[in-house]
Amino acid sequence: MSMIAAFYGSKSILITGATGFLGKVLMEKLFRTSPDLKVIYILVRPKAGQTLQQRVFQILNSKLFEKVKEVCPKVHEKIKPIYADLNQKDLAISKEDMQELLSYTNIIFHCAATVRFDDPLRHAVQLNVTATQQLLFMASQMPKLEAFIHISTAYSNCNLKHIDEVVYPCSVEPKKIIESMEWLDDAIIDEITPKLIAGRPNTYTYTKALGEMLVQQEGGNLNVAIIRPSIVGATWQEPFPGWVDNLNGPSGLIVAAGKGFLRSIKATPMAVADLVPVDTVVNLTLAVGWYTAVHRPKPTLIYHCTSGTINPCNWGKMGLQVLATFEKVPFERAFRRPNADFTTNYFTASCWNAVSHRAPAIIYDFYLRLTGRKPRMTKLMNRLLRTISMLEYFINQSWEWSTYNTEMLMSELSPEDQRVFNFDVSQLNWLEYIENYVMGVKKHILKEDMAGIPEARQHLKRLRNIHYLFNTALFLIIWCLLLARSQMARNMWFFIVSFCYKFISYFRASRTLKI
Ligand SMILES: CCCCCCCCCCCCCCCCCCCCCC(=O)SCCNC(=O)CCNC(=O)[C@H](O)C(C)(C)COP(=O)(O)OP(=O)(O)OC[C@H]1O[C@@H](n2cnc3c(N)ncnc32)[C@H](O)[C@@H]1OP(=O)(O)O
Ligand SMILES: NC(=O)C1=CN([C@@H]2O[C@H](COP(=O)(O)OP(=O)(O)OC[C@H]3O[C@@H](n4cnc5c(N)ncnc54)[C@H](OP(=O)(O)O)[C@@H]3O)[C@@H](O)[C@H]2O)C=CC1
Repeated sequence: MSMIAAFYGSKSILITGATGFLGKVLMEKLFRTSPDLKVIYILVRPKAGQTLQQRVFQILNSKLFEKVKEVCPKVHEKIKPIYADLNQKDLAISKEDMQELLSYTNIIFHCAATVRFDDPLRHAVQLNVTATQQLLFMASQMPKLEAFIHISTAYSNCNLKHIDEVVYPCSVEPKKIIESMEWLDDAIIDEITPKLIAGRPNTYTYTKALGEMLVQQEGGNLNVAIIRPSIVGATWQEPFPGWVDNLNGPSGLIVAAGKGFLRSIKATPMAVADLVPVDTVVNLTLAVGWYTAVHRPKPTLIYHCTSGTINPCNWGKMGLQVLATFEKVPFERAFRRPNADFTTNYFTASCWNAVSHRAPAIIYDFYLRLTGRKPRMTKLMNRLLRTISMLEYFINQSWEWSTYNTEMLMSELSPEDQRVFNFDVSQLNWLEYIENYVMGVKKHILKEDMAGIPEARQHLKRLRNIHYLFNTALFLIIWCLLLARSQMARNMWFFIVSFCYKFISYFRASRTLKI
């Protein structure tokens, strides 16, 4: 029997961000390995017109939870959605709900955050710093709390090349940043943001670093741990390979490349693609929750959940495997045949963006207007290029994260726990993982059935023929324009024609003689 699974049995657990990518997989694993846990409280907000119950219902009825329903038929009774909004003071949790959380919670997994790279600093601070402070304040009033696990990111200190499992202090105290957001107006905040985040690419990585510092400062007597995952990708093994449900990180670019929108991206092929499967992150998170509660390590331990130093993959290898998988498992209704490449300098990237991204979008919108339809490709392409410009920072350089604490934790696990809560990425086969990832994007994000692959192949064949036709027509137009304007082109044309004529005559003559 797994000690970690037994530990979570009969526990009351609070998960923030449970409706997110990581949170869903965390919840699924808990219910599947510790079906006799007492309750999982999840902080949920209404979204896209759905009530809390509807959101929970949708999650429990998703493919991700299919196995859970077998081992924990009463899962819907063990999950308790609690209305909360991290944008609000006191998280907008009602008095009754707050009373229940304070009285019964044994473990907190704080996953909720804004992961957008372009959030204004005020919004990112509210979600990634102030909300964390409020959660820590709640935790300090929980008599039964055994561990508080904070999910940060391996990129919180991406301004450094080598990152240890320690909290690096930010130039301004988190509390001062929180206070200043209350009285500074947006214009001033926009003005000082570049200076505050100095060295970091966006408000996301900066506010995650602030959040870590706050947890360390205000964790008080709590049993706290911090986990820093790198780029979280689709599931590796459980509950099944290739599950993913959002367009963050690689997933969005895989969609864009598979649909033929993305043809080139500025990246350093040899730079480390530090991906880590979401189920690996979850297994480490649950092991950390158990270890923190049972061994109560002081001071707060930080755990890196990365792959680059243990089992490195690079963007070139990943890109080639993604393209190879498109051959086997093409996406449906592609705009163009998937055929992307990495460029390594800005000038080439800008040329490719103009020729391969912006121009085709303008031509296609022109065709849509001609056929009486609303143009949309230019807008979509601009959004994609904006997304890529924000991701480029992460795919043109490598970082090195120490993994001492994570390796120490693995050595503390029994063989059964190492099997059930496996976070040993050295066992990961990247080619197989990336192939499953792309198939998962097709099945779970694009909702495309594998039975549609023959039709998708036919569509790509038609696109190839159109591509050849277009190139031939373009060549002939350019050649005719050249012939009309250039004596040299005419001379060359006549030379080619006469050479062909002589070759054919000679060929005919030699055939006649042979007979
Ligand atoms: C050989 C070549 C092979 C080629 C093959 C290529 C594959 C191999 C190469 C792979 C290299 C991977 C590099 C990963 C590096 C990740 C590093 C992360 C490091 C930190 C990780 C973390 O610690 S934290 C998680 C990361 N955090 C994000 O990763 C959020 C980013 N993102 C945003 O910060 C917002 O996305 C941003 C951008 C502001 C736009 O913001 P925006 O407002 O313009 O756009 P929105 O996000 O609102 O999305 C508007 C509509 O575009 C849809 N969409 C959203 N994203 C999309 C997307 N990527 N591609 C397409 N479509 C997308 C969406 O579904 C919406 O559709 P709709 O409007 O219908 O809802
Ligand atoms: N994905 C990745 O590559 C990485 C993620 N991480 C960290 O992992 C954690 C989870 O990330 P991930 O699952 O990918 O992110 P998601 O965007 O998928 O999930 C974010 C979660 O936070 C919740 N949330 C956001 N804003 C609010 C709000 N105002 N009120 C209540 N809840 C809110 C979301 O709720 P709702 O569904 O209602 O929007 C959602 O449940 C984050 O802390 C992130 O920094 C770290 C490294 C890499």
